[in-house]
Formats: sequence, structure tokens, C-alpha cells
Amino acid sequence: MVSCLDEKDDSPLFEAKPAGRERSCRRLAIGSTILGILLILVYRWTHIPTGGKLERFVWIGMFISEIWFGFYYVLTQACCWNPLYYSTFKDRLSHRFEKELPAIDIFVCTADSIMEPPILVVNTILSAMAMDYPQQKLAIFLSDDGASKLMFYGLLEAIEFSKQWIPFCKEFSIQQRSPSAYFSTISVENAGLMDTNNDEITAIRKMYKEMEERIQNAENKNNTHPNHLLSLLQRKGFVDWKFVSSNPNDHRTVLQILNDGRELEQVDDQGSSLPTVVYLAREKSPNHFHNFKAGALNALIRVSSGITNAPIILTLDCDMTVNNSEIAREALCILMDKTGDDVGYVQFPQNFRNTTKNNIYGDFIDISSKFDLQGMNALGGPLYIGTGCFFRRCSIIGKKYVGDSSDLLQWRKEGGIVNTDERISMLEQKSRVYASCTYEQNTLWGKEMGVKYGVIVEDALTGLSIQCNGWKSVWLSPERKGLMGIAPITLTQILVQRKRWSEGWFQIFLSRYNPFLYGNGKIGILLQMAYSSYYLWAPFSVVFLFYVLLSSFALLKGVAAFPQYLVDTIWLCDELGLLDSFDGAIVTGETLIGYWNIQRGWIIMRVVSFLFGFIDTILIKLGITNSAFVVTVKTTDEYVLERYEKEVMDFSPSPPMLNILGIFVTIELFCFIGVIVKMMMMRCTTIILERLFLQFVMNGMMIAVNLPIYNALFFRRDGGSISFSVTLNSLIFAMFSCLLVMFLQ
Ligand SMILES: O=c1ccn([C@@H]2O[C@H](COP(=O)(O)OP(=O)(O)O[C@H]3O[C@H](CO)[C@@H](O)[C@H](O)[C@H]3O)[C@@H](O)[C@H]2O)c(=O)[nH]1
Ligand SMILES: [Mn+2]
Repeated sequence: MVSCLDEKDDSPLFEAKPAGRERSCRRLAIGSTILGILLILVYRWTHIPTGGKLERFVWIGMFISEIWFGFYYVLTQACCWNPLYYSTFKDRLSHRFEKELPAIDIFVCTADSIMEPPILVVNTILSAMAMDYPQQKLAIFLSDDGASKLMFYGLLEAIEFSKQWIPFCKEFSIQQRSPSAYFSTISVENAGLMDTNNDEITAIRKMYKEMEERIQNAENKNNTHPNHLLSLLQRKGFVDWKFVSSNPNDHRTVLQILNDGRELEQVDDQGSSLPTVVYLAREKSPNHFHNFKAGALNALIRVSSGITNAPIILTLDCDMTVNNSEIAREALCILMDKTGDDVGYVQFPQNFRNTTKNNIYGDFIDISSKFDLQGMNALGGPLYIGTGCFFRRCSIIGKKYVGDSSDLLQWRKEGGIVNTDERISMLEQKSRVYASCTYEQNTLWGKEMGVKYGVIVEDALTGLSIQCNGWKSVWLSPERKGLMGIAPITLTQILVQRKRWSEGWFQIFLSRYNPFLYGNGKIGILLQMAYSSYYLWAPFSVVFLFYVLLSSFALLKGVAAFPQYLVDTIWLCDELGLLDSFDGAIVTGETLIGYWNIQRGWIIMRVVSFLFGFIDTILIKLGITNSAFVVTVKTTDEYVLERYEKEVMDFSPSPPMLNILGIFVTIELFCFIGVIVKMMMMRCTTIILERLFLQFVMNGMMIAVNLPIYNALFFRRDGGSISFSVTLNSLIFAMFSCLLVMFLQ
């Protein structure tokens, strides 16, 4: 390795490597698949049946769906065309810039102290405070849309604990800077460390446990606060809290600078300064619409600009803890390099610390990350995915890109310094207006400035508009995972989350921000395609349902939906996602069962989440409903957790939207049974099988892949199964529609 001192001062801080051989292989695969698709479409076109009406209808229906699938396939492959991998040289960064590293404002959003318990958020905050970075240059801004006193109290506890935690992390070079995550992995990861420093670890662990207990007690009994915090509480006072009723949606702004990193009033055990910590619950009133997380982020952008105004902003969800202590340095290698001047944000992947071995809900996020989002690097860069993203303040505020390379150093001088003349309370006073309900009236906030309003996936829309303002973005995936969050652990949680995503994305597609229109001339066509492949999840569901049901009903009727050629098997499998992402699954280290689960995951998402996302989007367009940001639950009861750990699918609490899944799988089952009965009665197995082979296989596969759903519908009796009313509805509706089809002429 070259020593730092030998480096010339303009040696690059990062490197972007195209994938050589891999790229050729992918292109070959894409090319041949597209060729296959075209051949199939030509075959469909030239072989439209001339006979019965029903035969024609089925054939043309399948044909139209396949045109869509083919089109969609092309969209998705834009990402795979030219993978580009970034790597960084952190030693060069510290050699050259250690003293001038820019200040960073870290935004953590939370919304509900029941669904997102304070101890979880406290861990996120501690992990960010303890990052490997000059602590006096860090500022944590917590936005609490739940306006919870408990959360506020948790934040005070976090500051106290950080005085021991930060020096501890530094002394032992701990990577995992969330205490709870660290203590749960410690025995495995740091066995050696354990031996020699047992005492210190035991002591800090005990301290953490006590804090955890105090926070939990406060939750349970609304307890009084422990002595060592009383003085702090008295001094800071719950001034603002006096005006907060129990209603989190109707209160004035609560803004408190709990620690000012530059004042050195609070230091850690080693005498070093702590990061600045600010609590914000923006003003809420029933007369104003608050734009969910987007509104919270914009309030944070403004409030922080009055306090620290750091040139770099990191956004974190309340469950995203720092897992790689050097992420800030990783990101700055890109943002501070002179060739990175046009990079508006650096996005880290979302990783989860609670995944199970076989990916029980078949979540495809990992595969998306490794392929699609990674693949966007060469096209201009990935979407912003809401968490784990380092922005230049000016890119997110929305100043048009001017290409001035000195920008970052300039801000560094301005940012990160509180005017010492201003007392903290004056500063609070001044900044409070930025978080008021009315501040944004008649401004460009949410439109041209800051995080964009109007859709419930503020992240995707904001990323797109930053791109369209001329910035690039980078997907950075260091070997040691940057951040770790909590993945949904029941089917309902994941269904609700994916419905929100598919709905928000489709809203973007139908809005004036449609990437093909809005991005026209601003971002490349491949990037427009890549983004659209996500934005079209919702309508995909409709075609998917139509295709699968048409083929199954046709099977029941004895009408052929496919020609009798083997080549279609491959095509068919591809479309059903049965071969979908096999290479992806292998590369991301999925087990075979995990791969199988991913196939089910896609089916369930399409049948339920994306379908409801689609319907809701249409209703919103028609002005019939409004969308809401339903927060993903991040707590759990012990039975749910037990099922999750055993990898048993959990359908509780069986929400009404499960009806559609039940009906779908039951129809599939009835069609399959129907055709078998028919074969036995008519003794014409071979004829039926010959003509309808592919449909038969497809139907059979659907049933095989969905076995856990049948189990929950008809056999399971535990708390995680599907409720009886859903089972009943499924049977009735499926029976009714199969009978209807059978008597159709
Ligand atoms: O009115 C709200 C609603 C949500 N949140 C916060 O937003 C974050 C994300 O919410 P979560 O329920 O965890 O949603 P996910 O689906 O897991 O989030 C993904 O998708 C969201 C967009 O739908 C992005 O905002 C997130 O960053 C991204 O991780 C959480 O910290 C919430 O506390 C708010 O601050 N205010
Ligand atoms: Mn989340």
C-alpha cells in the first residue's frame, strides 16, 4: 500500500470501476431474452385463432399481456446494462482534509412513539453521534411527528449515555455503533476484545441496560425522571411542552437545542465535545396539511440552517443505525473529490439486521439493491431511498446546479458555527418560526425547494428532481454494510409498506413528474426507463392478475392459452417471475428456499399491495380519496417474533386486504382441481394435457409456490393464521367465479 505521505495532493479520493466480463454476460443475456420475447410476440400475432370467440379472446388477452411484460422487461433491464462500482480511499481523505472535514447535519425522523419505541430511536441517535468523525462537527436533529414527551426524555438519556459511549467506541474501534446492536453481537464479533477488556464492556453494558430500563419504566408508568437528569430538565425546562396537549396533531412547535456541540458545556468522559443535539416537534394544527415525512424533513432543513447550517445532510429513518463507523468518510470521499462536484447525493443501501435465513417473506430489496440501484450508477445515479443518504445541502434545497467546484469548502467556513453572540434560547426562538404551520404558505417549499410534496414516496420524487436539476448521484456499497434497519416481520406490515411504495411511485408516473416527460432532456433515457420500472409496479399487478387468471380459467374451460411448444415454457416462467432474478438470488446469497420464497413474495405483492396501490392511485386521481403515509410498525409481541424466528409466515391480524389473496389462490386451486376431475371423468388425460400442458404446469406451480398460504387459509389454527372470515369469503367468491366461468358460453 502506498503511504499517505507519498500521495500527490490531487490523487483521486474514489474510483468508479465498470464491470468488465460481467457486463458482457449480462448484455448477452438481455439481448437473447429480448430476441425470445420478439419471437413469441410474432408467433402470437401470426397465429391468432380463427375459430371460436372464446379462443380468440383468450389468445388476444394473453397477447396483450405479453406485450406489456415484454415492454416492462426492457424497462427493468436498463439498470443492468452498465454496472458501475464505486470504491473509496479514506486514507487519502484524512491525509488531505482531516482538519477541514465539513460539518454534517444528521436528520432522524420519527412519527409515533408506540410504533417506533423511543429506545429504538435512542439507539439510532447514539449510533450517529458516535460515528467516526470529529464529534463537534456533527449535529443530530430529531424530528418527532409524534410530539412525544417520552421521546424527548429518551433523547436526554441518549446525550447522557453518549458521554461514555462515544469514548468507548473510539477506544475499542467498534464498528457497530448502536449499543443495542453491539451488545447483541458482541460475543461473536469481539470474542478477543471480550477477554482483555471484560470489565469495561461489562460496565458499559450495565449502564446501557439501566438506561433502557429507565426509558421503559417511563413508558410504563409515566414515571418521574431520574435524579441525574433532573437538573438538566430543570435548566432546559419543558417550556414548550406546557403548550403541548396530548394530541400530537395539534400543538405549537417544540424546539430545543439540548446540546450545543461548540459550547463545550457538555463533554464526554475524555473531555471531548459532544455532537450538537436538537429536538424538534414541528407545529401541527388540524387546519393544515402536514405532508408527512416530507414536511418534517423540510422543517428540519430550515431549522438546521438557522442553527448549524452544515453543508452536508444525512437523512436517517428512526430505525437505521450506523453499522460501519466510517460511512461519513466514505461519502465524503465522493463529495469532496474534485471529480465529484456534480454529485448531489450519495446513497447507501438499506440493509436489515433482522433478516431470517431463508428470507421468509421473499423480500426482493436486496436483489434490487445489488442489481437495479447499483446498476443506475452509470446512468446518472440511483433514486434517493429515504434513509442512509448524504446530500449536499444545496442539492436538496434545490438551488439549480451551477458547477462551482469550490462550493463545499466555502460552506464549510460558513456552516457548523453558531454565532456565539446568540444565546441558545434566542437561537431557538429564531428557529422556531421555521417549523410553524404557516411558514411554507406562498413559498416554493415542497415544490421547487426542499423535499417534494404531493406523493407519499417523497424520497423517490425528491431524488428524481435533484437529478433533473443537473446533479448526479452515487450508490455506494462499502464492504462493511453502512446502515442497518428493521425489516417488517409480519405479512401485513410488508403489504402495507409495499402498497405505499407502489402507490406513491405510480402517482409520480401519472403526475407531471413522469420521468419520460419531466426528465426529458435532463436525464438519460436509460435512467428514465430504470426509474419507470419501479414507478410501474402498481399497474403491473393488474396485467399479472389478468394473465394468470385468464390462463387458469381457460384451463378450466379447456381453452388453450398457449401454443404447444416448449419454448413458451421458458417465456412463461420468466413472466411469472419463476425464473425471475435467479442469478440475482444466487449472487445475493439467498438459499434455495429463499429463492422459492422470493417468487411467492412477488406474487403476493402483485396480488395485494400493488393492486391496492393501483386502485388507490386511481381513486386519488378521481378525487375520491387521499393518500396517507402509514408508518411501518417497528415493535412486536413475543409470539409474532417467535413465528418470525421460526420462519413461519405470519398473516395476523388478517386485514381485509387479505381477502383478495385468499380469493386468488383459491381460484387457482379450484381450477386445478376442476381440470383434474374433468380428466378423470372424461378419461382423456393425454389430450387435455397435450393441448393445455403449459397452463396446467403454470397453475400447478402457482399452487406449489403458495402452499404456505393454503396452509394458513385452511389448516393452521395458531395466532398467525388467516382468519375464518377471510377463508369463508375466499371459498365463496372463488366458487362463484369458477361456476360463472364454467357456464360461460
Ligand atoms: O408523517 C410521518 C410519517 C413517517 N415519518 C418517518 O418516516 C420514516 C420512514 O417511515 P417507515 O414507516 O419506516 O416507512 P418505510 O416504508 O420503512 O420507509 C421507506 O419508505 C419511505 C417512503 O415511503 C421513506 O420515507 C423511508 O425513508 C424509506 O425507508 C420513519 O422514521 C417515520 O418515523 C415521519 O417522520 N412522519
Ligand atoms: Mn422503515
